[in-house]
Amino acid sequence: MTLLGAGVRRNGRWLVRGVDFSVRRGEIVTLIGPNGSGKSTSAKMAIGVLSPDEGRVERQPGFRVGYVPQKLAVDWTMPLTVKRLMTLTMRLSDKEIAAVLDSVGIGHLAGAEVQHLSGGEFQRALLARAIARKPDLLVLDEPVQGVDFAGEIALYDLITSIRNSAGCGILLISHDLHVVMAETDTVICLNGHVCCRGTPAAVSRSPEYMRLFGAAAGRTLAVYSHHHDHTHLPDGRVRHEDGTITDHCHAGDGHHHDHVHGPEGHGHEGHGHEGHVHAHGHAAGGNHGHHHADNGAPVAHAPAAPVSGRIGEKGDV
Ligand SMILES: Nc1ncnc2c1ncn2[C@@H]1O[C@H](COP(=O)(O)OP(=O)(O)OP(=O)(O)O)[C@@H](O)[C@H]1O
Repeated sequence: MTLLGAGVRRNGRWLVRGVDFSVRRGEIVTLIGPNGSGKSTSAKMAIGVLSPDEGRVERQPGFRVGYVPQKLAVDWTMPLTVKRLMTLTMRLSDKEIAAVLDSVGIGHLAGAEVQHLSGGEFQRALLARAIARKPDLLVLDEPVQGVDFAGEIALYDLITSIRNSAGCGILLISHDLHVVMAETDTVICLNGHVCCRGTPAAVSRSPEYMRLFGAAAGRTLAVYSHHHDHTHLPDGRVRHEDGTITDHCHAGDGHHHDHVHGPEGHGHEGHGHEGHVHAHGHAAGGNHGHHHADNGAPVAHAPAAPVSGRIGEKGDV
């Protein structure tokens, strides 16, 4: 699955623009970015529920998607068992249901009512529903919501084992700007456009992190941090690191790693989190620079000028 310069426009405003990335078989890609930065919108283009208004999405014929949405439109006043949840939108035999629930560690909860599940059990039930479709691409919109820290680690472990056993591509949306799975191959930071991308930091090597959360957390989670040197205010103006506010980005913004490209510097209409930057490939590749995040992770920065080219390679799902 590959997004090429994909953008969605609503009510005269680009929600996201110039989004380029691909997810290959067995690859874990994590989208991060502030609220409203277009993570869900980009994921919806990837799975085909939203069509791009510009650019395109390429998928192989017969491509199947499993999707765990951020919110589920279910009437929670109605009693609903886990087993019934599994068959709301797909036909599965009892044996298939038992097998897929077992595979996510909740085989014993088939008869339980969904509204009584813990946060972690509920996420597992949703995961089971998504993987029952035998997807080529599994898209998980905030898989650890409502889950405590130990539960997060267990869920990330489960996601990794699904990737390893099913071999599907996995697109994760992390609404926590700073934490991504260590197994993530590529982190894509959105801010209305691709801000930057790269491998997650090796937090497992950070003694502070280990001390804080324990060695198990260090093996599973990584802090991917980078620094935005200016912020786009809701009224379209720009607040810089030194606290000054200007109508536009400074000339030269966008040529170092810790930066969010804005619309003003690139001649796009509108205000806020609009912008249009293409970035290609993994950390070290492509036409753009190769920098390091605060914690030493390689980060490829989106180039200031749009570049074109094909991302998709053999092995895409
Ligand atoms: N159908 C729509 N019509 C108009 N605006 C929309 C529509 N869907 C989303 N938006 C807007 O598009 C922007 C991006 O939304 P999106 O849900 O993709 O962000 P997100 O990065 O997933 O955010 P969050 O972390 O808050 O979930 C937001 O400003 C949102 O209000």
